Amino acid sequence: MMNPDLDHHFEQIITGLGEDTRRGGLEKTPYRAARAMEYLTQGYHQSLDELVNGAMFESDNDEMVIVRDVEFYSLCEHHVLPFFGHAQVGYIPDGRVIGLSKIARIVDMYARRLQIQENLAREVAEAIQHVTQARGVAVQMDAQHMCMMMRGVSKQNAEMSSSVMLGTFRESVSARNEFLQLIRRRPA
Ligand SMILES: Nc1nc2c(ncn2[C@@H]2O[C@H](COP(=O)(O)OP(=O)(O)OP(=O)(O)O)[C@@H](O)[C@H]2O)c(=O)[nH]1
Ligand SMILES: [Zn+2]
Repeated sequence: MMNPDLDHHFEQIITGLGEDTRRGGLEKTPYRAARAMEYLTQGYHQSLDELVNGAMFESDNDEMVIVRDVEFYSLCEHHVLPFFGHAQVGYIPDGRVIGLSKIARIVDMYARRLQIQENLAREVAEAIQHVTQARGVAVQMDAQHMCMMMRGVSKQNAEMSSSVMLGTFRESVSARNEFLQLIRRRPA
């Protein structure tokens, strides 16, 4: 996964910004920055099958399962600046359930790419739908966008909310409301 070409590109970016990559503190920076960006975009090299690793379990439970407050860090595809926040994920199983940690891994896999929040939420929802064949999947994400905070309009407290409802959550108002109510309940 390590691409040494990236080091050279970062050297050019840093030089282009007016810095000197030969000075002490910056000597290893192109290398470090390249590895950091590779880490933050590792989702491009992951696959759903490998990640789920067969962790699907048969279950008669057809009640809503909710995983709350899965934190994520992503990069906006417009500015390559971070946006980060929390995902709330719910699904209604249909004969099988997915290993709990796999939901968080799926969130990470799509977050660690260049994204916009709406597409991130949709890709996570569709991936969970695909692997679980659930009756419905709901994903709600709240995030702060550095490109709005550190630059541009410079709004520090504007948080973006986006949600995607599939299957039962789309069709049934009561399922959707139950989800929205459950994700609002925060631990004391
Ligand atoms: N819908 C959506 N917009 C995003 C997301 N991340 C960044 N943006 C927005 O993408 C837009 C890009 O707008 P442009 O006008 O092309 O770029 P810009 O001149 O840098 O825009 P400003 O941020 O307004 O300075 C901005 O409004 C960003 O706030 C995201 O996840 N979802
Ligand atoms: Zn942006």
